[in-house]
Amino acid sequence: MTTMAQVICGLARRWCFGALGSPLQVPCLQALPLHLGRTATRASQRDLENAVHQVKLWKKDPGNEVKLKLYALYKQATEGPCNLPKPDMMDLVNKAKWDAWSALGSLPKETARENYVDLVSSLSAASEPPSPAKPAADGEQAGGDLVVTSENHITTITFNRPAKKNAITTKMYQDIMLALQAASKDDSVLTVLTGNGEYYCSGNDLTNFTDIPPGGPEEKARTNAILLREFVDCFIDFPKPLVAVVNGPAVGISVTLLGLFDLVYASDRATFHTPFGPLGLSPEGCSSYTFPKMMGPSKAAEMLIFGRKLTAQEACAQGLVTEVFPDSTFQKEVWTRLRAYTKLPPNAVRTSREVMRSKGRERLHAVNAEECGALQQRWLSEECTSAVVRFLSRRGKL
Ligand SMILES: CCCCCCCCCC/C=C/CC(=O)SCCNC(=O)CCNC(=O)[C@H](O)C(C)(C)COP(=O)(O)OP(=O)(O)OC[C@H]1O[C@@H](n2cnc3c(N)ncnc32)[C@H](O)[C@@H]1OP(=O)(O)O
Repeated sequence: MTTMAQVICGLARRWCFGALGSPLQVPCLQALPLHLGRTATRASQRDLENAVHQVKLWKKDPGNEVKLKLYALYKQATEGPCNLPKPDMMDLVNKAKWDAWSALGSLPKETARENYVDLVSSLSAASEPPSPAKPAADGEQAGGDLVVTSENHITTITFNRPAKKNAITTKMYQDIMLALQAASKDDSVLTVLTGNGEYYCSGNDLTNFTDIPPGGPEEKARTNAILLREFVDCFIDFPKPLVAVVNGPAVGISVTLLGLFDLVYASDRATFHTPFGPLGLSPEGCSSYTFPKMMGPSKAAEMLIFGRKLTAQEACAQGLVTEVFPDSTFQKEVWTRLRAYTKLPPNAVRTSREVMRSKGRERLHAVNAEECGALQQRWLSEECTSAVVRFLSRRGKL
């Protein structure tokens, strides 16, 4: 039987090899290490050794948080659950290692091995971006589908694809990660996401599903799950207040991520729509946890399972939006407010933000991992591939 996944794979191959006569490049996939091509769903001992070797070749220090994650997963994968006595409180390094390992609880060795290999893969892929976005220097603008500016202690990341309602391409995901990385280190107090034109963002660009690598849809789904997890992790771990300036309708992942923002200011033209049901998808961006927490389980179910679209006022009543402004004065009022916030003592702002986020961080990472695992399966389902084919064929893209 031919599945829709095979149909879409076939179509994608036609496009890829079509007009140009050679395969179009998918840089983030090409940067992936060889072991991603393994066919087994479980990582083998050999995969683990390869991953360990790969870590040794990294030129850039991945930072303490990642190193702790890797340490913990490696210990769990090779020795099982931590049964060492807890180090002294003042023995900071060993205590941090012990904490990280113990936090894995009774995670099976095989899962830890798999997670280790996946983490190394995703970090290796991200460390070799095809064309790095320009970090935002003061007042500088990087053109293209994503514009990053930094002014008056506010770094602003703007979706800039108005003709496509600001749908997010694979490159935009990567550039957003780079922009967040840069913003976490620059002198800004606030980081803002907003959209150019009529829409805030129409979510994932549905053509992202069509450039199938040689390993087929399974490899694509697996790679996307790793990259999506890493993308959402960047929002979970971002150290400064994140503000969404929602200038118009928001769809899909641009809505779900809002649960990880500190402030969401919306124009009264904005709407909030997560059409996962019709698309054969399941929630991402930690919304399966943040939405029920903020609006209660049944309102969250209406949005995330049944795809009910909320107006800005409704979203505000549910706690997803902080405040709604008339569209005519939206930009002026919001930016005046944000500029006033940047005058607050930056270290206090950062500390308050950290103590608010730290309590839920581990939980958010676990939710993110679970959501990406579920989506990996969904992307391969006939329900999802049919929905994508429907969208693309209605717009004459097939
Ligand atoms: C680090 C790398 C990570 C990689 C990870 C990849 C995988 C991540 C997946 C994350 C999961 C996310 C879930 C979602 O976001 S689900 C939501 C997906 N979005 C949608 O379903 C919206 C689809 N679009 C629409 O329904 C409509 O276009 C609209 C937004 C309601 C607007 O309708 P309207 O009639 O006003 O306008 P048009 O339809 O004519 O649109 C104008 C042009 O824009 C194109 N368009 C719009 N949205 C998208 C989209 N999401 N993807 C691709 N293209 C889009 C549309 O085709 C028109 O183009 P055209 O002019 O060339 O025809």
